[in-house]
Amino acid sequence: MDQIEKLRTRAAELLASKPIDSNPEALSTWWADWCALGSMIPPNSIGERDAKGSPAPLPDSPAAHWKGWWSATAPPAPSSSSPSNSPDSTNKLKVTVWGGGAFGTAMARCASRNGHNVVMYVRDPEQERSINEDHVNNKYLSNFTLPDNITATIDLKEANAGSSLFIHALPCQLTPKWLAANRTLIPGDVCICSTAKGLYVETRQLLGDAMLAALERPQPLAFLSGPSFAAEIMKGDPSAVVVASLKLYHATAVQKFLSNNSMRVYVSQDVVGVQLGGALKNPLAIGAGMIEGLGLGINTMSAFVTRSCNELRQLCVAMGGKENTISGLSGVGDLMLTCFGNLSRNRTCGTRLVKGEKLEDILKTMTVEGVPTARVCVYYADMCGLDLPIFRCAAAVIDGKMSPEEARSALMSRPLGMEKGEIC
Ligand SMILES: NC(=O)c1ccc[n+]([C@@H]2O[C@H](COP(=O)([O-])OP(=O)(O)OC[C@H]3O[C@@H](n4cnc5c(N)ncnc54)[C@H](O)[C@@H]3O)[C@@H](O)[C@H]2O)c1
Ligand SMILES: O=P(O)(O)OC[C@H](O)CO
Repeated sequence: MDQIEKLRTRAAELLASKPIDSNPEALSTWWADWCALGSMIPPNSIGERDAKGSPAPLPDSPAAHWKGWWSATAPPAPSSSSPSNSPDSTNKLKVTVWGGGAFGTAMARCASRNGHNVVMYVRDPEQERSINEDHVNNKYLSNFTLPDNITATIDLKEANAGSSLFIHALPCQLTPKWLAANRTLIPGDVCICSTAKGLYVETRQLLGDAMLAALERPQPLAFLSGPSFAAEIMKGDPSAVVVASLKLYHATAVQKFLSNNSMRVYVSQDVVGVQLGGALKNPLAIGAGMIEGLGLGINTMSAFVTRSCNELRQLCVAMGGKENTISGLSGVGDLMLTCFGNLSRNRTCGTRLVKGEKLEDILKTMTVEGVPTARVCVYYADMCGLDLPIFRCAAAVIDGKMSPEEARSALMSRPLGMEKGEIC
């Protein structure tokens, strides 16, 4: 066993033996061991990458890729008070949100409810002024007043200075280039919690892999996903999401930043499954919108959603995610929200396509992550040797290679079989 392998084994043993939060003394000893282990990791052992530091465009197994990823950062220091599962209302920190769109605003509101000092990085000076002076985001969700502890800046350096958490709320496809252009303004030891739900079409990577390649260094990453319409978060309607990080303490930190009486954040270590659940539901929601646009009933929609879950599960497992994740919030939960909820832009896109609008015109009006993601889904299905007829039909209609009626007919005339789809 080489040195790195020994360190990984020791890390796994330590993670398995982490004491419960209510035992601060044992926890303190555990943190000391963990930090000592971190200092033994040689700097050149971070990640399994090529000479340029980039991961392969499509890792054979994303889970294996992620398991090989080590962040150089030490775990967060234990709190001096006894740690607890409830949000720590006495510990007010700076949280930076990248993106002044609907979800950036909702995430800012969420963190602000816990009293944190939230700074939104936005592009537009008028939007910056509006948030700082009128306490309203003039471009998105402008019917909601923002509290005083949310401010905005167009200066990314200022936005990031002294921040304890970066919440990334920019559309998926622009993210890697944006990160590459701004990497010197982003401290490498602060966790980036990505809320984007898409697969990166240019390299056909999971967004997390594309983010690390763009940053050209290790960086703690977490992924937030689940059924969460921005407008309902703004209202304070009870919602629940899941945050995944390879090292659980990053997800747990995000959980404490964002959880409150109107938001329950669950944690997970399935970074592949949580990313895939959030991304893959989007092309399926476009399909659900087509069903709505065709005027079909609830029988059709329920059958579609159920069979879509089956495909979601197959693709997630084939790509290295966990089956259980797809039964959860970033899977069935988000699929139900976006297939049945008319606030979904992906669903709306499907309905508008059926009504005869051009895709390029629809994309000028709103962010629809499912469009580029559909192409990557089909690529993954091909690479994994999976049939996945719903994903393929959705992608074909989105790309104008099939009409919605043809998709309906193709799906209904397939060979009959057993209900449970086989995994590989
Ligand atoms: N809206 C929701 O309910 C929701 C919920 C969960 C997750 N998400 C995910 O969050 C991500 C963002 O979605 P959204 O709803 O906020 O989209 P949006 O279209 O409302 O906002 C996108 C924002 O990104 C900004 N932007 C674009 N290019 C930029 C650049 N180069 N530099 C700086 N800012 C730039 C835009 O100005 C805009 O403010 C998506 O991946 C989406 O799937 C959205
Ligand atoms: O509006 P959509 O279709 O991008 O969906 C928003 C979120 O992903 C819902 O969880």
